[in-house]
Amino acid sequence: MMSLIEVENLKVHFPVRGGVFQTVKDHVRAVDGVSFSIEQGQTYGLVGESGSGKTTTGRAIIGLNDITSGKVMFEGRDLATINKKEYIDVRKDIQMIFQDPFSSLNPKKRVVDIVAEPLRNYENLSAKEERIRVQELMELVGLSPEAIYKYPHEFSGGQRQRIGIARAIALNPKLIIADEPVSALDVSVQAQVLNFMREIQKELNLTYLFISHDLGIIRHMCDHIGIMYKGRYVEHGTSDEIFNNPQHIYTKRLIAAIPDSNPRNREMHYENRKLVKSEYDKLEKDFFDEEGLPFSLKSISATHQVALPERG
Ligand SMILES: Nc1ncnc2c1ncn2[C@@H]1O[C@H](COP(=O)(O)OP(=O)(O)OP(=O)(O)O)[C@@H](O)[C@H]1O
Repeated sequence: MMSLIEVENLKVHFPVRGGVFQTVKDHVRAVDGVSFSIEQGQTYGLVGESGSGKTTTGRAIIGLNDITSGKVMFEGRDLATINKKEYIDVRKDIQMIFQDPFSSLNPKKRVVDIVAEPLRNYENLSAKEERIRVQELMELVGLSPEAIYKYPHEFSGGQRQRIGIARAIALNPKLIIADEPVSALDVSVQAQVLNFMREIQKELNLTYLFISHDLGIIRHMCDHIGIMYKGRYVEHGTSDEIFNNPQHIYTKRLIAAIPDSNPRNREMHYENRKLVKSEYDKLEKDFFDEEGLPFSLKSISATHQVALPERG
């Protein structure tokens, strides 16, 4: 089966300028050789700590960051070589959900104008057709169709993220890049929004690129996972492979940091976390060998099984 999207050896380097003439002194290798593909209807997770290059990867795919080298293929078409019209069509199929529903929705606009924005860019609807479509979208995301004339501040955080989702799905996209979509929300609301995202994924056959620093959330959402560190992968695989048989100490450390919902496991989990941390600290974060390939824990020291926290 052809992948919906294929990312090949993607690099995004930002110039660092300095001196009186603001000449380029160096580069930040925000993304430094990342490859993955996602099949339609699947969710691919990018996980890593702050600054590992997850957001830059998502932004490069959608054209918000320039690509230094590498390829992004969408439905078999190279996004760098297609013509302008094709690119406009592709952009309709790729939408983004942002981290912060408080700042990503314009506070001065009513919901109807926020959700209708992509429709106005791409479709020539009459005012009535537009209102009906926005009302349908509101219903689809579980909000009252009557609320379309309200402003963002009249909604809770979870509701605002649903408005962001309504805007993202307005044009029936194929791929949604969700960049930390729940990290600004209360923990109690996070699960609701995540479950809702899974529901609409099935309903609309959406494909997700899901970005998060939280491996617990990634586990809940993703079929495949890439673990990023300093712009590169230390490990990637299916969700089962990553969680049941993690190879890299960095992955093990992220897994050990997931809170265990079962109080009976607390002590074991704590011991495990200590063990993984001491192993990790020994490495001084030198994760890559001379060829830039990640070390696996096996090659460094004795393996120990990471106890998997129970799902919350
Ligand atoms: N426009 C830019 N100019 C220069 N450096 C940048 C730019 N955008 C990102 N960076 C740098 O690139 C690196 C990767 O950042 P990125 O935001 O992609 O990481 P991240 O994993 O998404 O982290 P976070 O979760 O904090 O957003 C960081 O060192 C960041 O400072």
